[in-house]
Amino acid sequence: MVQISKRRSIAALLFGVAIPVYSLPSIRTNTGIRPAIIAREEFEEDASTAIVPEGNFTATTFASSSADKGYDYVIIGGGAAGCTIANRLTEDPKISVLLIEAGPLDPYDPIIQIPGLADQVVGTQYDWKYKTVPQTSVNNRILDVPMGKLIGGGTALNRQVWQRASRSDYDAWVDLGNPGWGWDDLLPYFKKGETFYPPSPSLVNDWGISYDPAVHGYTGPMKNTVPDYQKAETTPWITAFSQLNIGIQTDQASGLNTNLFWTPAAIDPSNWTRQYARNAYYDPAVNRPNFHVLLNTTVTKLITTGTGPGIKVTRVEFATSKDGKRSYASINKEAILTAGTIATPQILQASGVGPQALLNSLDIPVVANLPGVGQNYQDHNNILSIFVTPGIPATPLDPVAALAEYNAYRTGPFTTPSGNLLGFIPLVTMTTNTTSILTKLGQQSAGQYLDTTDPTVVAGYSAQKNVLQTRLAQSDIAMTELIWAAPGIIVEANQHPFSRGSVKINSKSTFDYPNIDLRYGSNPLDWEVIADSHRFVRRVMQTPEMASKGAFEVVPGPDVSTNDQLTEYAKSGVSTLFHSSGTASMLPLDKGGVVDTNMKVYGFRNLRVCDASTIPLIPAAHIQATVYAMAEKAADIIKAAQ
Ligand SMILES: Cc1cc2nc3c(=O)[nH]c(=O)nc-3n(C[C@H](O)[C@H](O)[C@H](O)COP(=O)(O)OP(=O)(O)OC[C@H]3O[C@@H](n4cnc5c(N)ncnc54)[C@H](O)[C@@H]3O)c2cc1C
Repeated sequence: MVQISKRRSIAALLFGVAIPVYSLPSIRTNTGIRPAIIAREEFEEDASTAIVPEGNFTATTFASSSADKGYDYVIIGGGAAGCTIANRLTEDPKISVLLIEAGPLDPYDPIIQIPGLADQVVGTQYDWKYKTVPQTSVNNRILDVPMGKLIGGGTALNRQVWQRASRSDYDAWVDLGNPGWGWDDLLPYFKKGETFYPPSPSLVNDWGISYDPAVHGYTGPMKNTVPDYQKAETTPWITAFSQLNIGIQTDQASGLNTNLFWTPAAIDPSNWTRQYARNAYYDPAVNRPNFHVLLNTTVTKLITTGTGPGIKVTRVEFATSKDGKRSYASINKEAILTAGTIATPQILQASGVGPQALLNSLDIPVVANLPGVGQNYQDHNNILSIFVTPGIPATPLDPVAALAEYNAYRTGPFTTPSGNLLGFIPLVTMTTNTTSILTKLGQQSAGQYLDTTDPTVVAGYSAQKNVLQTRLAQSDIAMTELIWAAPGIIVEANQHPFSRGSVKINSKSTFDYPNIDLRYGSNPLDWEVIADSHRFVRRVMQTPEMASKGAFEVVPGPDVSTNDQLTEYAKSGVSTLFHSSGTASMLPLDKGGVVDTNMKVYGFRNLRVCDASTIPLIPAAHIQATVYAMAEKAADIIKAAQ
């Protein structure tokens, strides 16, 4: 079924120039040994011969054929979680699965495959291109919220950072009433989902990169490693931190995701291409006869019968256009919603599952009054600061030459999506104001800044505040992420925001975008944290190392110094770091939860949600590895429940 056509070279596609394809000079195995040269395949594939399963239907052929004999599981959304669960369930040939994905299957598009082009995918046809409603808390700005719309979802758009949060981040989920979802419970699934390739000898020699072999997996679908290509300009940043007595962790995957550390990228080191849910989980499963897929097909509604606590989803409704014919897939066992942090609450609400008042306002019959659907929206947001650093020359990048080198040898700057050295700084390291900030958090009434007055959601937020008050006072959990994006250009990202946003439908149609309200800084304490985070950056940039490089601040500039001034600066530029979470949280029902610890939606017999929307409290990490691990665990739960 798989047919690869040699259509165009990458360079021809991108720059209209032909660059010959040679062979890989080397690949790395997970033992770190570099074996013999192997030929490489072109990864381009003609869209007309793309990998599709035997049972791949268009919505039209599906509706007009006898295809719908009913599926054991209908999975809605083919992103990180959806592809993972589809793969694991169809391992059992007796289980039939239909996956419905609103977007296409990409034809191994080079902008997705080549790590060095990772930032090019946002804004293309693979992006939903969501926008927020005007954000009152940030000067009425309308913010972009990119999300993947293709098989692979956000994992096809992302910057490939492959990272776990700290033990404390996941143990906080247990504190909130989710036994079975702490660090020790998730670690086997982090391992199950990955094949980790240790750093090459040159990385060990040149950069001293270390790792803990015991915390990694070596046989799972998602390949990851630290790319060989690293830039000299990273060194002063490391030295500056060492002058503040902040060192480099042995391995960020060990449950201590703080200070500086080297983080792998989701990348296949045999050919230095992106690893995403499509090639890691979807492709290996795609030819199983028990796996059917609908592409370019939008789920519009869950058709249900009965009342709580025994509500049953009988069919899933879908269409290819807003006014197009509706078609249906019947469910023998369960519907599994994996449409991501925006579309999951949207589909639930459009199906009558959500806050009663919202559903009433749109004349949607209430199937289940679940006030938490669409609430508890959390995201890492970031600001940028710029320092001039005359003594740290930026490594020049010639994109045409870099692409040619990549295409010919799979070496050079395009083998890596971004830098791999990250700073995750605990609150207690970042500021002397920890006690003041956490005391103020404790003094706030829980409902004060929320987008709802529902007592269960308020109670859930109150519980989160309590957990954060305790855990953020420790040094084993991060508060701010600092990325040295280029010499002197620093991304500063709040990892534990106190603000909570929402997703609310404004029409009955899932083809219309919902109201997305990130509400960054709606809890003003977040601005204090951001201000102190920037003050910490100033400390780094004032170390003897940075002074010796002539570093001085230009944006926002040294005159921007009070909390009010720094807040105004942050409001003018804050944007997403792409980690939307929490809108269908795994929490107890009386804490505004939407799913229980088996990922079952409250009130339903056969509806589960598992994706970033079920994250109850956003962890301090880029979240894809967490979503994959949650989906691996959910798949086991679903299989065991059969
Ligand atoms: C630009 C960007 C950069 C990022 N960078 C990183 C990074 O470097 N490292 C990291 O760890 N994380 C990163 N992330 C986050 C990570 O990719 C996401 O958290 C992850 O993909 C979420 O997985 P998910 O399964 O919840 O949803 P998704 O992966 O978003 O999948 C949801 C799927 O559901 C489909 N869908 C939606 N609505 C419907 C519908 N009505 N019918 C049918 N299908 C539907 C969507 O098209 C999509 O394919 C980034 C994300 C983005 C967008």
